[in-house]
Amino acid sequence: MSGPTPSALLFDKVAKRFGAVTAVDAVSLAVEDGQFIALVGQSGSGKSTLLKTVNRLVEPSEGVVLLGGEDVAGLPLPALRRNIGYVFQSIGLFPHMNVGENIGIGAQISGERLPSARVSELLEMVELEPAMALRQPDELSGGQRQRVGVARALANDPKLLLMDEPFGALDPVTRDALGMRVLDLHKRLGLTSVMVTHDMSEALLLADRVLVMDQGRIVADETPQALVAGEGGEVAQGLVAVPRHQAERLAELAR
Ligand SMILES: Nc1ncnc2c1ncn2[C@@H]1O[C@H](COP(=O)(O)OP(=O)(O)OP(=O)(O)O)[C@@H](O)[C@H]1O
Repeated sequence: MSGPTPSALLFDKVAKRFGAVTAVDAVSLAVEDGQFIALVGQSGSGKSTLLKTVNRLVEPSEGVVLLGGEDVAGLPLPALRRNIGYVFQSIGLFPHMNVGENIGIGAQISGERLPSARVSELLEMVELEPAMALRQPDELSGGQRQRVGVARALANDPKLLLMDEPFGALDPVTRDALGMRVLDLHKRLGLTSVMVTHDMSEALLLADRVLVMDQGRIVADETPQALVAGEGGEVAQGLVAVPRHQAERLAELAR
C-alpha cells in the first residue's frame, strides 16, 4: 500500500545559526504541490537563509528539508539544483556569454546543449524576442536581464521555482508586469513556487499563501484574503498596513 503523497517541499524543524546569530529558528512547514508561496518579513528575518536551505546554498544547522519526500541532504548537488529553478535579484548572467548561452548554462554544465528551439521557446515564455538569444547581457535593460534570469531558471523544466527578491531592482511598471508573467507561468507550467519579497503588496497580489517571518520564525501563515481581512497577528498586520495606508492615501487624492 502506498502512503499519502508527500508534500512538494517540507521543512522539518530547520534551524540555521551563523555564530551567535540564529537566522532560522526551528521552522516546520509543508508546501503543497502547485502553491505559490510568498515569504515576507523585515530585513534580516531569515527569508533568504530559509529559501537557500532548499537548494543547499545553505546547509541547516539542524532539521531536514524534504523535496517531494526526499531529504535534500542526501541528493547529489547537481541533480538537486537541476530540478529546482532559482531566480535571484542580482541574476548573475555570465557577461562573456550571450543570452542563449546563459539560458543553456545548466544543460552545458551537464555536458548537454539546449536546442535553439528550446531557447526560443523559453524567451517567448518571458516575452522576449527569440533574436535576443544572440545579445550579450550588457546589451539588455535590467528588466530584460531579469526576464532572462527567469527563462534560465525554467530551462530544465523544474517543478519547483525559488525566487529571492526576483523583481527587487526593477522599476514598478516592469516589476508588476514581470510578476504577473511569472504568476501566469506558475499556473501554466504547474509549478510550485516560493518567492522571497520585502513587498507585502506584491506578496498579496501574486501568492496564494503568505508566510511572514520574524527573527527566524514563521509568525503568520495566511491567505492574502485573510491578511487583508486583518488576520495573522501583529507582525503580519504591521506589514499589511503599508499597502493599506498607501491605498487609503491614493483614495483620498481621488476625492
Ligand atoms: N553567510 C552568512 N554569514 C553570517 N550571517 C549571515 C549569513 N547569511 C545571513 N546571515 C545573517 O542571518 C540573518 C538572516 O539573514 P537573511 O539574509 O536570511 O535575512 P532576510 O530576511 O532574507 O533579509 P533581507 O530581506 O535583508 O535579504 C541576518 O542576521 C544575517 O545577517
